Amino acid sequence: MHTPTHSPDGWLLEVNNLSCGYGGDSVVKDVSFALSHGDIGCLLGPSGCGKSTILRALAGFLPLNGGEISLLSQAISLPGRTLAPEKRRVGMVFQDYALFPHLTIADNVGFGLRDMSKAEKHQKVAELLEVVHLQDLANNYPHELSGGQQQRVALARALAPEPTLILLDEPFSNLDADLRRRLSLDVRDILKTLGISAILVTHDQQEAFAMCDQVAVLRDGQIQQWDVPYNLYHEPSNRFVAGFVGQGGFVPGKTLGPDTIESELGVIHGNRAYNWSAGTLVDVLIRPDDIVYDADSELRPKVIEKTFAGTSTLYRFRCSEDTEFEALFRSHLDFHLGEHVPVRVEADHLIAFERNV
Ligand SMILES: Nc1ncnc2c1ncn2[C@@H]1O[C@H](COP(=O)(O)OP(=O)(O)OP(=O)(O)O)[C@@H](O)[C@H]1O
Repeated sequence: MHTPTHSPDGWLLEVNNLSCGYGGDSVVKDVSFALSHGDIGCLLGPSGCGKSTILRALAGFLPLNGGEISLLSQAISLPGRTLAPEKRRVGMVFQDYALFPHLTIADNVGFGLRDMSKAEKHQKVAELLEVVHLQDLANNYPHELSGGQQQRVALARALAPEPTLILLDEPFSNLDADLRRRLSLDVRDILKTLGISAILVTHDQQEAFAMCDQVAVLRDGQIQQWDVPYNLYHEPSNRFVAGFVGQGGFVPGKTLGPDTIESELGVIHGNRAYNWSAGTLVDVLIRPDDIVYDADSELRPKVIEKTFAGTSTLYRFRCSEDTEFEALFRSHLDFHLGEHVPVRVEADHLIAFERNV
């Protein structure tokens, strides 16, 4: 499952049929994915799905029960053989920054630099502090920095030994939403500028989408889909991915033809053909951006919830007990609870799953 196709330059990281866990049990089962040089990958999924466990196996902290991890075509983990963490050229950035409180920022960044003259080390640290925009704080101590600044120090420290791969374990989760968004873009820029590949662990889908080239959606220790963010959103491979990624929900429908579904929202035409016979009962994925306001529409569902969010408002509409859906409108379209609003479906990407399957 998810066996990667081969990259022309060879993969930077290959994970094949990885199984690992604790006390002999595998909480991660048969996981396969591959990352190209310079790409940022993400492990995304709900709490307890095994994201950190995979990261620990990549770092060399956890032996494998099955499968193989290769970095630059060299096997670094196999059952019974785990290359030590310090020998695999993999850097880590943790959620809690893990900086040394008694060392200056410059000394924190230079901590892992061995076999270098004092002058070389000074030069390397200065370069890295510039990359993370902290050159003016070289002589400060961690407690004098904000959370976002501390996390950039942690990144510079992980980058210092020039690792092949950086592992980022929920690196922004201690920061407020705005800083999180800015820092995730900053970190992406830094990694892209340096051409360093990374794997990010997060349960925040927006962060995954903003920062990563490829994303694995995990559930119960298994990859549900490994894909680019656009496809995860518009072409989810199963009901779990469809529900986990992005907003929206399902409305019941019945197929009229391969690309046409009838529902209480009317007849929906899509851009893809399913090979179900006419009359198959399905659930259709409706995203808030699939619904548009149309004064001429005969479909007039009732507003049952309204969440104002500044430039836009998220409405929850009800046609019947079985058919509820959400719509995102620019906030100048202002409707009140209980109002019947004319809308229609405008979904380019028709995603449906057979009912009870
Ligand atoms: N040291 C451990 N010993 C035994 N079981 C563990 C250990 N660490 C994690 N687990 C179990 O392994 C499963 C996967 O945990 P993991 O930490 O990988 O999940 P996660 O997706 O990173 O979750 P979160 O987002 O909450 O950090 C969970 O059921 C967890 O209870």
